[in-house]
Amino acid sequence: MTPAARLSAAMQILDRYLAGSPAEQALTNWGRGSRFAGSGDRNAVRDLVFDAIRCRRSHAALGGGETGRGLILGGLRAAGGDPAPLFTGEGHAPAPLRPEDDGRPPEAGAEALDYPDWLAPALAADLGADLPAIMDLLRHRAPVFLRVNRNRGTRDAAIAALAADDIQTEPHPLAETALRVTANARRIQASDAYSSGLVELQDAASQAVIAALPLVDGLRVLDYCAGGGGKALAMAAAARLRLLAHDADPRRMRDLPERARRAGAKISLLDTAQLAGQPPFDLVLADVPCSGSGSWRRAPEGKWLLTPERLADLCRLQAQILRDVAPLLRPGGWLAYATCSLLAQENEAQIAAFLAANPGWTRQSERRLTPLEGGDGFFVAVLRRDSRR
Ligand SMILES: C[S@@+](CC[C@H](N)C(=O)[O-])C[C@H]1O[C@@H](n2cnc3c(N)ncnc32)[C@H](O)[C@@H]1O
Repeated sequence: MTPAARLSAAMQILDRYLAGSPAEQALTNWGRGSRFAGSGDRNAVRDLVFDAIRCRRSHAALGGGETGRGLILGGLRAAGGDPAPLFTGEGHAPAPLRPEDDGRPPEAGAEALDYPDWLAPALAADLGADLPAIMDLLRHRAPVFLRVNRNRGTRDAAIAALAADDIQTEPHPLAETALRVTANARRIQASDAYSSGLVELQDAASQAVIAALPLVDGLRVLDYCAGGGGKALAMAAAARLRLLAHDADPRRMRDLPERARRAGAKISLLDTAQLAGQPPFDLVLADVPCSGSGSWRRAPEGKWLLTPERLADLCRLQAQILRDVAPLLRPGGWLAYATCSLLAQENEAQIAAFLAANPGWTRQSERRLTPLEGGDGFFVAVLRRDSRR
């Protein structure tokens, strides 16, 4: 495909996305109907689509409207390029520029930095002077991070194994297990280091969350919101645990047995009925559903799907999960609460409310990570149940 034909394809996919289709589905449908597109074309079109969603407001302003065409035009203008030589209408190129394609500079603030107006007061209160820098990072592609699986080898061994497949990495200060990929990230899943379980894809801040937990050999641990199991696998590599995983939607854990096998980890899956008869746990991790505001650069559709009502529902669910999880711990046990949110109402405020309502608990640690530290935005609090209760 020519560069101009890739732009046309991205516009078509973005129009479907703007009409309500999830971006992945629109990309898949386009891919099925475009057998002529090679892997380079598919990757390039995908990047154009997700860059446009990350910068939806500012690119729409620069491109003359919130349409596939407007978003792509705005992206070209934001990068300092002249769209005219690509917009020729020849072959599969987009139609030539028209007066209505004229854009305007985005307004400073939420439009220029691509976040919803209704969230501006909360983000300003919670992020203070860091707000513009954090929002700007969230409108760019995320770095690729790997977690070294210490059950399979050392960090140096992982760096060398990846280099043998021409994948360049460097250690990252957020976690001792974290490697930032500096070249050839697209080769990871085909590499020996990945297929042998020596490395796993995981954000560096997500790894820092696990490093904040008091994990020692022998603990009986429950990952209560295990999902695909990213954090369960990281816990399994941090100490020799008796590790169980649960999710309200067990289908979310479908890949976990295979991922655990690759990693050399033993993780037992529990459905909600099985949870009821369990003896108390030493540690429970509740990596709760949240706004995802810390990982908008990885999952940018979430930025525009979030509404005040949805955020209020999430906060209610988070408080409910804290209430549900607390009785699962033994006296003296640890409850770890984590989100990938930057919003205090999902983080510090949830912990404060739980502690106010539950005098038998104390806060052992609390940490908020923002993209300024290199990884996604995350929050983790570790609470301890009074040993006499
Ligand atoms: C943030 S995701 C977990 C991500 C996962 N821990 C990881 O690191 O890959 C939150 C998960 O919580 C699950 N969930 C939602 N409501 C729940 C509930 N009431 N009890 C347990 N899990 C719940 C969702 O199905 C979802 O998989």
